[in-house]
Amino acid sequence: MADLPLQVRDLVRTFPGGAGLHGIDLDVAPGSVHALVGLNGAGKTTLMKAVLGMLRPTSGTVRVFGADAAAARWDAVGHVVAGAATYAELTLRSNLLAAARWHGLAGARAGDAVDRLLDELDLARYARVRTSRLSDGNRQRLALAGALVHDPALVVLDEPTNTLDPSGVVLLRETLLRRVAVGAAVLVSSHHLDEVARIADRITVINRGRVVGALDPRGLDIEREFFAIVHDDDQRASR
Ligand SMILES: Nc1ncnc2c1ncn2[C@@H]1O[C@H](COP(=O)(O)OP(=O)(O)OP(=O)(O)O)[C@@H](O)[C@H]1O
Repeated sequence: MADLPLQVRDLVRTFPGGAGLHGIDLDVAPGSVHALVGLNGAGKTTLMKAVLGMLRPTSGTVRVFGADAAAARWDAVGHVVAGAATYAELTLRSNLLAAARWHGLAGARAGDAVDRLLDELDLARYARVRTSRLSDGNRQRLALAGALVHDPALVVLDEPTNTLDPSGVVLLRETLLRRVAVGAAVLVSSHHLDEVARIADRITVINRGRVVGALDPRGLDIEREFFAIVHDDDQRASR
């Protein structure tokens, strides 16, 4: 059987004071969206950083296409976690070209990929604008474009819609679903349960650094279900 794009087993990462991750198991299959939801401080960003090799696990394993962080095919991964790495003085297009080259695209392939992403995320009109002058939402669109420009097989996005306007939310949804339809795997976190339910195949609830339940994306009242799961877990913890 082919290696999963992402497999996390018994992942522990503790911070002084006891916060962090306390034994997370998680899979992301090809051609699917796996969403993480949880309250502020639940551990979503920490999990994504550990998945991407930005944080060393205290124990447990992360496998990206079957390999650990040292050997993983990072050129097949695109991410926006903990802010975008952009050059403030470069234009939006130059930044996107830099992201394409950094991900291994060269020459005309890089230029074509950049133009496609400018179109997909409706950024062409800002292509010549210096990045320091972009609005927060357009800077986020640039970050997302940079994460997707090389058509990664695994996409990891931490709260990607936070600064997006409604049209950005729709464009991101469409571009992710197009990629998923041709086999990409997506791990995404969000506080917007309705939005998550529109794109996710699986929704995992994280609380206090643990997986505490799952939501059915087709469920009728996933908000109520979410709060019930979190409340039950908090009750258990306080006993
Ligand atoms: N470098 C650090 N040192 C100490 N504690 C940390 C550190 N990074 C995160 N934490 C703690 O780990 C817990 C999980 O934080 P994390 O940022 O992963 O949560 P989150 O689910 O992404 O929250 P949010 O929805 O607010 O973005 C929190 O209690 C946080 O304070």
